[in-house]
Amino acid sequence: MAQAIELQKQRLQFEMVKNKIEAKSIHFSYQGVEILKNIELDVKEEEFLVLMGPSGCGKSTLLRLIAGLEQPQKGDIIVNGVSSTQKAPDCGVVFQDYSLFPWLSAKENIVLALKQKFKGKKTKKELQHLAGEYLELVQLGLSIKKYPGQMSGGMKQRAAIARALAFGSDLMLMDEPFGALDPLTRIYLQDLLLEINRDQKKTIVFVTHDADEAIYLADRIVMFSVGSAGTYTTSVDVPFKKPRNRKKMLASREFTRFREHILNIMNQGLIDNLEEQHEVGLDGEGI
Ligand SMILES: Nc1ncnc2c1ncn2[C@@H]1O[C@H](COP(=O)(O)OP(=O)(O)OP(=O)(O)O)[C@@H](O)[C@H]1O
Repeated sequence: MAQAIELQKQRLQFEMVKNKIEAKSIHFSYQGVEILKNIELDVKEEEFLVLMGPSGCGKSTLLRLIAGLEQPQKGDIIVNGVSSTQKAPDCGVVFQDYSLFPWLSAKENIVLALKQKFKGKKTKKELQHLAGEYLELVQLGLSIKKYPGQMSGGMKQRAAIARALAFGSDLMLMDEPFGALDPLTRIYLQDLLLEINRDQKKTIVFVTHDADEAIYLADRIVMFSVGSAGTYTTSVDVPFKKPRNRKKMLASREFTRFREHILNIMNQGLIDNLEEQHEVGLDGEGI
């Protein structure tokens, strides 16, 4: 009961907070192929929002639209009160392709982000020192001189995370950032990200296929499903108070039940989609 009241309080606090992102009636197609249809999404300031859904349903596309890297054909995306069609928002991004500059070492990649952030206010030596600290934070302190071509997928991913953190924006967009990591590094970085979300008050939009990861990190999970009328979303608040104790949470019956609930929503989306495809197939074959 006390836990439920506490959660309700947390949710009410969130509802009073301003929206950091407002995606309104978003339609987006690649070369005439519709990817997102009439998507609505609000993200509160300081919220940790996780996006889940089947491969190809448009999660990365939505992140690219929020980052201002693509423009919706219809609708608008407002970040910090400004339309992303007018100005690309200030945000740190970690995409699946690592997005590091291959001709710069790990350290030089981070220094570049720091230069953008401090705009001449720090000396070269200070920037290099700070870059080293960010790389240590993601456990790359021994690889600062390596070029992306000399790093493993997991190392590149960590360098990309360090760069996004160094950039210093209060909004982070992260597309499966921990997918290529070994389990221990993944756990370490999940906890680091939660700490950053809490202490530095960053808003985080994070894509993952891993339900345990989603539940451990998120304040709210938005699931994408693909139906005949286009992509639709289901939003679910995560009913575990933060800070969370990983071990206790994973071992609890409430966690198992909630995980099932999330997977049921995802599976229902897939089943509906398959049934619709089947009906279309039957009609087409004239049976
Ligand atoms: N540059 C592009 N040109 C044409 N089609 C694209 C392009 N990028 C993505 N797509 C298509 O858009 C759809 C959505 O892709 P997107 O990467 O957003 O999906 P996703 O949900 O992030 O998938 P995953 O979970 O596999 O990363 C897919 O059908 C993909 O093939």
